[in-house]
Amino acid sequence: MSEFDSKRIEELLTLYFIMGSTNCDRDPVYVLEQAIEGGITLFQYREKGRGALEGKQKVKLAEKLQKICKDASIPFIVNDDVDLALTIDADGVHVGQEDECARAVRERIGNKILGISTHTLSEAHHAIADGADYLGLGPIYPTQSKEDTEKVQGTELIQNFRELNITTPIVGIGGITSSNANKVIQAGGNGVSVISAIAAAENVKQATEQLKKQVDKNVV
Ligand SMILES: Nc1nc(C(F)(F)F)ncc1COP(=O)(O)OP(=O)(O)O
Ligand SMILES: [Mg+2]
Repeated sequence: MSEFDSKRIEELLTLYFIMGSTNCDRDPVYVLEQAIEGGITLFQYREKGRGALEGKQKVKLAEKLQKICKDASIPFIVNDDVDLALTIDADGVHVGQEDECARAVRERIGNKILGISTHTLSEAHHAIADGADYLGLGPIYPTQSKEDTEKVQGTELIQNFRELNITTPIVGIGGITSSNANKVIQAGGNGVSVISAIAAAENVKQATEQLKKQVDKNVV
């Protein structure tokens, strides 16, 4: 498990922003700064998809975004790329079912934060056994931000996990906006994770504030 206890992880998951250079048509540095001003609680650097940065450019942007997060005391999570996370001493990593085996990742990262995407109860049990600090459940709603998504699950998935006594911190992901975010919390999610609802917003800070209002209204 990570250096953070479950309560702290639940708080960090409240409004979890995920972004890479391919998610925004503006400078990612500006978008992240505005999102932090708007009240995000956790950030994941996810450099994927057509035109994604690689090599030195990817490391450079990661370090720039990591510094912005550090200055704002927002933990910086790296998606998929465990080597990058270790090279820049990120606060954690997020891996899915198709990525490096979670048990091996936990070995490699020590007490950094480990997030794992899960879509079924058995995946959740394995993830917990492998040392997950939180579970990413989704896609809750249809999403444009990820091509190879699993079937849309709806908030019932979160509800089922809670009814089956999965108490691990859970964040919902996939197509979440300020109009449906509260349903994710009401179903038992500790927070919501978004890409385009913030990264593609006309006014990033305002969009973030609206999302945060929806989630704070429900966080028990
Ligand atoms: N990146 C993610 N972050 C979350 C989080 F919990 F953080 F909200 N949940 C789910 C995913 C999806 O992870 P994965 O299935 O590996 O796909 P990709 O690597 O393309 O993102
Ligand atoms: Mg992945």
